[in-house]
Amino acid sequence: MNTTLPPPTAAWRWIALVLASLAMFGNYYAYDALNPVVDLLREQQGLDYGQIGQLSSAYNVAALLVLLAGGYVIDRFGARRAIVVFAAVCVIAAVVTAAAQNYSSLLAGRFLLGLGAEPLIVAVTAVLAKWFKGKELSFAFGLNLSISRLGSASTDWSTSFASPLYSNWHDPLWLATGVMSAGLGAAVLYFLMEKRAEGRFDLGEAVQTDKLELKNLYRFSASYWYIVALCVVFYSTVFPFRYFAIDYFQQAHGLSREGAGILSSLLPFAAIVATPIFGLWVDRVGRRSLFMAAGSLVILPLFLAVTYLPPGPIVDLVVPWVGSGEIPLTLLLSVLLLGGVFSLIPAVMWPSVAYIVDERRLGSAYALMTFCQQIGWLIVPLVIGWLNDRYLAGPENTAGYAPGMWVYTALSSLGLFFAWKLWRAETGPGAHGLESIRTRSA
Ligand SMILES: NCCCC[C@H](N)C(=O)NCC(=O)O
Repeated sequence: MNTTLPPPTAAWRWIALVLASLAMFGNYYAYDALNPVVDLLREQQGLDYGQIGQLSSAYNVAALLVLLAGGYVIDRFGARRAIVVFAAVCVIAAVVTAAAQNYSSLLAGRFLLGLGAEPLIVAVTAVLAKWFKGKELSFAFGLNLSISRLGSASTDWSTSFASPLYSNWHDPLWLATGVMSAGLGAAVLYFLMEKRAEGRFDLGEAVQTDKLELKNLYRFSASYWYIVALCVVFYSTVFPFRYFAIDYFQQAHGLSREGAGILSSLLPFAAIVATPIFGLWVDRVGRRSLFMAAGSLVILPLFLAVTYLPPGPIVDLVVPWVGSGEIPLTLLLSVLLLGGVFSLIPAVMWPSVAYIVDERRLGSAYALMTFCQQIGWLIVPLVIGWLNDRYLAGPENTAGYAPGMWVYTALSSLGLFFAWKLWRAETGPGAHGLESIRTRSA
């Protein structure tokens, strides 16, 4: 560390945040780009739901492999090089997916994306920690996640603003390649700006990235494992639901692609708005495990509501500068509530780990949590795809989608169970303060 240099100015810190977040925007856009073309992959490429599920899981298989080594690679070569390398892998993955002529190439593209996208998230986290440690770190993380989720929402909105591309499944994926290439451009700009900053500012010691250390796992407390279990079931419900959602809204509820895209976008969009608000609220009042239990309770009936409740009146939902879609009120309310939970649980769950785990082991605690998350998120799309095929789900047999919805409901019940166990642990002897610690005055 060169102590004769001044710390970076706010302008440099925010430019670093914007560039790193643009790389994440591309990352999330490219990941979600498959969601609006599920129906086209089935019709034009002849894939069944089982194969669609496997395309999702290929990403997680790669992520599991690379998460074991990613942290070490980033520490060895530095986060600024890692951002460029992993963003470049994402661009290659996007090209392979968009150009694919058969199922194996699609699988290869999604596998490659897992190799690039998940360690890119780890590298961006390390970059933010480097620039914002001791400053507005939580706010910077929150803003970064919001810009990433805007990438997810933009993919859904592309069904409206880029509707002519959806005559075939390749063109929307080429658009995703373009967006990810812009993300790579932002990563390169970040690399150059950090190089320039090096001689002018004291950027501190290199920050150690989150690494999976398999030794001493037994030393984590029961509360930590309840949070990990909740994380696994929560993300293995929400991410696979999102993956199949646009096709599901089209086939089971007769929505147009544009309407289905706008409806699906409400999930990440609600999270952009509400996640920071929930974060601030919980900092004021504590009660973290109660909030997680409340979120798990709210999510529980939603999948059955969209399956069995009558559609209700049709609402014409307009998203300025994007487009509009006609959406049944029951679906709209259910997805908005799901969006609320998608904001609440991540806003409370990830920071809660820091109260439970010793600071020196926080990196491995997060790495282990992400690793377990990938396992659940790998399995569920395979199950949903298999069930949709097994029960011949389609517009002529909308009841065929119901078994998948019961799987999401069963997972949500498990989530409620783990959140309740956590709440019990945190309101008894040996609690870690999840219920009581307030970091802002009420
Ligand atoms: N394209 C979304 C993948 C995000 C995976 C990442 N490991 C994660 O869980 N991020 C937290 C989140 O809530 O998005």
